[in-house]
Amino acid sequence: MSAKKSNPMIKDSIQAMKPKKNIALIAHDHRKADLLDWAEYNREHLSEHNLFGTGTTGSLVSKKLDLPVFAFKSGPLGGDLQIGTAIVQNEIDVMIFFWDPLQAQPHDVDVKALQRISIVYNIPMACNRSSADFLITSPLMKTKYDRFIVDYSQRFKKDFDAQ
Ligand SMILES: O=C(CO)COP(=O)(O)O
Repeated sequence: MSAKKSNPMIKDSIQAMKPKKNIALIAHDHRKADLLDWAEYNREHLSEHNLFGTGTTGSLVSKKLDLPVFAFKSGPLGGDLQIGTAIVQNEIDVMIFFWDPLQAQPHDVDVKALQRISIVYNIPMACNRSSADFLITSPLMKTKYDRFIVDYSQRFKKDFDAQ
């Protein structure tokens, strides 16, 4: 299954996502209660996948759901960057990130880097509860899916050639 429109001008690459997904769960402090409540409600769906998280979120979700969650470092200590790296290395398929719309974070640049890299690698991402509900219940969560990644090198080349 894939959502690719064929355009011979674009040389994309494909990342094959397995039926069992690697899901990253992240929440800023004021959004943690919401994420934990959402995770509890969707425990059955989440239990079918491999779970990852930033330090505090990951351990809270693990405790609440009684499921294994691989916890990276805490967000302010580099956890967002570790998850960004995992996305680049094709080790994370899906991201649920309840970020705080009302408060700047000391590590805002890391948060922005993670959000940016998720777009670059075309990761399905939900940042609020209704989007997370739609995402976790999608039939694509249970099937193979070919995720297309735009080949941005063509654009770099054009920018460079124009100089
Ligand atoms: O700050 C975060 C994401 O930017 C979340 O980190 P924690 O899960 O360690 O609180």
